[in-house]
Amino acid sequence: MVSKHMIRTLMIETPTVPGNLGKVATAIGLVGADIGEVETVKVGPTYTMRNITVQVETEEQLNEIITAIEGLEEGIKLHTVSDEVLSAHEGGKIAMKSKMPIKSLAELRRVYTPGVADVCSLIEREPDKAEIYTTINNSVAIVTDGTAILGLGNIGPVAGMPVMEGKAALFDQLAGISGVPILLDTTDPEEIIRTVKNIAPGFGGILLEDIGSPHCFEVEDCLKEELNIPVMHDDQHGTAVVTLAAAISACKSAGIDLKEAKVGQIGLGAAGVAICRMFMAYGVQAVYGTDKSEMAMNRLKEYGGQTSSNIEELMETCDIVIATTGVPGLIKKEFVRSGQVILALSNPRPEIEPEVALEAGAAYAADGRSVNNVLGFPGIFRGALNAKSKVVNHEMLVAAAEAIASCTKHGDLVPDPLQPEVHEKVAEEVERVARRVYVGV
Ligand SMILES: NC(=O)c1ccc[n+]([C@@H]2O[C@H](COP(=O)([O-])OP(=O)(O)OC[C@H]3O[C@@H](n4cnc5c(N)ncnc54)[C@H](O)[C@@H]3O)[C@@H](O)[C@H]2O)c1
Ligand SMILES: O=C(O)C[C@H](O)C(=O)O
Ligand SMILES: [Mg+2]
Repeated sequence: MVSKHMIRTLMIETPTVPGNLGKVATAIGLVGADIGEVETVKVGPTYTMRNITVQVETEEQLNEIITAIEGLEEGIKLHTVSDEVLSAHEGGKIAMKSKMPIKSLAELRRVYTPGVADVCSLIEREPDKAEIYTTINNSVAIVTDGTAILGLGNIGPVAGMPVMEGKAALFDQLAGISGVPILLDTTDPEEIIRTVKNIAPGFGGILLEDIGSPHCFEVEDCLKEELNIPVMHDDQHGTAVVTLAAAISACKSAGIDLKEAKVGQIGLGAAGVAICRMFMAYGVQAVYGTDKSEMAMNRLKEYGGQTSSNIEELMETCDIVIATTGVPGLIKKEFVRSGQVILALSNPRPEIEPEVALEAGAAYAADGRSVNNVLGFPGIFRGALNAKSKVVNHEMLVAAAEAIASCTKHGDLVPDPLQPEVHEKVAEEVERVARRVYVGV
């Protein structure tokens, strides 16, 4: 089975005769598509109108469904086919809103000029007061140069904006943080660093997102060094946190010691190198990486990692295999060994579908939709901001991974990302560790 990432909604009328909905469902199923939600829109005297959401792999498969439904006689009619994903993006997904009503001149003078001048002067005299009287401390810049948008590659920052808006929406809903997308019209590391440093006064933290390797390493290292607010490249450390959490949970369910397991990483870009570093620092003895780029392999060696010469060798020898190459279908079914844990994390399509890996004998398998850094970044920043931490460090990341694992049900690899308690737990643990290390509480 392959992942079906095209989602369309079909409005279908069926005469109110038992079995008609079943005929529609069978027609969709026979084409190999999945049915999502079924919503009854209208019940007429002799007919029912429903919106049926289908998940398909290609345009051709969608056309096959349309032909199959149009071929059903007995008064079954397909009225419209709509793209709800596209509709959900109309006008964008986020907005900057005022928290204050400004309905009278008195309110205007309080919120804006002349009243605001006193607040400005206060902050000028006592800069720490900005924490109380501005939104700076609860705002995080989501910065991209568009060079590694999901697994779509270097498609530019504007094409990457829907991802950045998505991250901002998640920051708001899962952690109460104002995420502000910042699109950079440069891919030059020095210019990125300079620009981020220049905008940093307006933010309590910086989330670097979908900045490609190798320049992402230099950009992050330098910003961490030079800024005194938390900086984290999500594709590196957010991903490493969630991957470690999934591995902890898989090993717990399988009754094996993660530190004794052999871990293999395919793809040593931003995500892959950070995952290797995280597992090594966590105490896993045998971490192997492979990449088609010699430079990427050398980078892992510089960090103290070991390399495998190719994917086949790595699959042959490792108990836990993680892939972040951006290449769908890269892991062949025949490479999978019985009892392996396979985390094929590339979005929007994985290196191997979890169902295929499980059929081939894997004990646990997941893709990048479930093992996703959405489980990490909101709570990590909430915790760091609450603790007034100046950094996001390894101890805080491990605390986040362990928090996610502690919220995972036995037999699952990760929890439901929409469960508020998961993000609360991550934030709590990150804050606790940040305070212990930096504030001495
Ligand atoms: N699930 C998640 O939360 C999550 C988070 C971050 C990234 N990702 C996914 O991981 C993928 C990579 O992201 P990234 O930011 O690390 O990108 P990147 O460009 O920094 O790294 C990709 C690496 O894969 C290597 N590679 C490509 N094809 C290969 C092949 N055939 N064999 C071996 N190596 C190969 C490249 O040389 C490169 O080093 C993307 O698809 C992204 O969606 C998922
Ligand atoms: O945004 C995601 O879905 C995860 C991740 O940041 C990615 O780049 O794939
Ligand atoms: Mg990303």
